[in-house]
Amino acid sequence: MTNNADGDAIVVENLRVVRGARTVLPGLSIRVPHGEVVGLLGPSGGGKSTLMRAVVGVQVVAGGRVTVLGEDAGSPALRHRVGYLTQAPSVYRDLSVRHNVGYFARVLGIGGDAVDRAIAAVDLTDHANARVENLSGGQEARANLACTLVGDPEVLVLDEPTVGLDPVLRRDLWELFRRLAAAGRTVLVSSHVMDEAVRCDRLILLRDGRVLSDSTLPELLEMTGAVDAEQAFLALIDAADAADAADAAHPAEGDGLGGAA
Ligand SMILES: Nc1ncnc2c1ncn2[C@@H]1O[C@H](COP(=O)(O)OP(=O)(O)OP(=O)(O)O)[C@@H](O)[C@H]1O
Repeated sequence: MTNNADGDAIVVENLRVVRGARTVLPGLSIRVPHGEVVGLLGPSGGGKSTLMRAVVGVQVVAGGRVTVLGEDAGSPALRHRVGYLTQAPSVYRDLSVRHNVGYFARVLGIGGDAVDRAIAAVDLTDHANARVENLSGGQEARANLACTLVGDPEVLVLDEPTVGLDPVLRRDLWELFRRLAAAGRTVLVSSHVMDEAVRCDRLILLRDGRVLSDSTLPELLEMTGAVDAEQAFLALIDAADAADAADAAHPAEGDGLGGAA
């Protein structure tokens, strides 16, 4: 079900975030359509995690506005409707997978077979009673994801959910994200792995806190003449570098890409 007039599940307008002495996001605007898998890609330090933190309402922001499902990010009304997977695992390693997922279910007031369904969704049923400390790294990552899924949130914000996973597990998780979107969930997912771009409905390429492009993969390839997402992204970075260099050489001639404080 669409929750705001234009069908965007997440709307970020002119978001400005300062962390320490650094302006991480100088004034970023994006929209994430309802029911799509949107990939957030870009080099390390570009601001992907910071943007995701703002979307789930745990980031102090210096300006702009972020709304999710028509509500201000982080508002209590969104608590059960937005799931957030952080990069660092947030499971208790001395508890079993089932106890961990059950704990999150209880916090959300969820009963029934939700715990078993979340564990099955990440293919950990055979390890449901194993303590997390006895799992492999990939299994631990999936246990963490099961905790995020257990409330069946309408919006999922997943910070590098496939990092460190083998190709088969990565494929399986992307199929899960696609199924979630097909069921009307919205998935904002970050990745360093450019070949995962083909799995996304839209791609947002972020670098130095700025959106280099926001398009479908076919649009991106057509725009850049590249054969794949990685080549396209590198072409966009080169173009942005050239624009920055031109701005620096001629500071009085317009603000180009370099105008943010
Ligand atoms: N706690 C913090 N205090 C100050 N600066 C921070 C903090 N966390 C991150 N930053 C800075 O914010 C910028 C963006 O970091 P962020 O983690 O959002 O990038 P990212 O694109 O998610 O990177 P990665 O792909 O490596 O996770 C970086 O320059 C980083 O140094």
